[in-house]
Amino acid sequence: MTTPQGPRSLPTTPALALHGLHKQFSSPSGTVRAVNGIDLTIMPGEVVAFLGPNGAGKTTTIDMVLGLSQASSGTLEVFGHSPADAIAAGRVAAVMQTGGLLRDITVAETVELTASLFGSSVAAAPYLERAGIADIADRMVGKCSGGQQQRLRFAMALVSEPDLLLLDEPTTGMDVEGRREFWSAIRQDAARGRTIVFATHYLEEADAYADRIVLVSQGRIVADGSSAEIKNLASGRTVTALLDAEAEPGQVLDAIRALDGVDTVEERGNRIIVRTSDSDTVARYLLTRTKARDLEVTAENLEEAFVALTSAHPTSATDVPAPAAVTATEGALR
Ligand SMILES: Nc1ncnc2c1ncn2[C@@H]1O[C@H](COP(=O)(O)OP(=O)(O)OP(=O)(O)O)[C@@H](O)[C@H]1O
Repeated sequence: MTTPQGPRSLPTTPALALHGLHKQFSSPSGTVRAVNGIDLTIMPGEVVAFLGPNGAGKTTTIDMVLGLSQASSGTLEVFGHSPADAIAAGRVAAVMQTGGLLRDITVAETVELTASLFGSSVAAAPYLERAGIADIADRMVGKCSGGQQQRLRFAMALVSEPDLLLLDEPTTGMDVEGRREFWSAIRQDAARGRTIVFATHYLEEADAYADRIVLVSQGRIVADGSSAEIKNLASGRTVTALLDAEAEPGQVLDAIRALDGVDTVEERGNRIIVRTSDSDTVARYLLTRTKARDLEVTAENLEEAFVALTSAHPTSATDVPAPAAVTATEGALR
């Protein structure tokens, strides 16, 4: 495509580029490999969930992206710059789980104070509107619910109009309604093209709000793809169909077993149940080569995929059993 200014090109500098990233901690009981060789490229405009069990290395990775801690080895670039430079340029902001709020000022004053830290005086209203909390502008922060405080942190993060927004388990402790409202505000904002990376324990949040899920376990990436791809990776799909009563089930079953990607074939009366990594091929075979009917294809849910992929991973990422989680989120709010 060309414009009066010349050819328009898609952005080629990644929002985040992590190569061979490692982070080790010394603890009284030995070395903890919190991040153990992460390679990851996230392009501008992507909404990515960093999903993993406790101690997977999500917070440690986010802390390095925010320049709060240094990698033990490997490289990390944010829009082609060091984290410190990207943050100084106001291109990165974060919504963390805790910290960063003063209880005795109002919601609007909090946003105005944040703006003053950036050397500007802005009206709070547009940011409160975008975070969905314009109606509580005059409320004392200490009187706000946990969900409202998280949306306030989101409004504060918006003040620098960052190109990359990082959220570390932003909805921990919120009720279902609070989580829904929080994500609705984030999602609307993402539609403007902002890059969003969030860490979460909630599988349904990753499933519902991310375009891409990076599944981490033991400091490594164990899967990376869309929610549908992750589900398929872990367990494939199940194809079931009713065979024609006059068909020769033995022959059909043997032919299906020979198809690429088929794991198991079960027979229950006239119904066959095929577990496969390539459901298209099985479905095509059944519908074009047999008189099978009532065909259904189902994917495992993300929770099953999560358990399968994270428990299948070897435990060699740590030299010792991981100590209780230590996070560095306090005070990280910008
Ligand atoms: N400062 C530290 N000193 C020692 N070990 C640490 C430190 N920070 C993190 N760890 C360990 O590194 C591993 C990864 O922790 P991290 O907080 O990054 O995981 P996480 O995926 O964010 O987990 P959670 O979901 O529980 O917050 C854990 O075993 C944790 O105990």
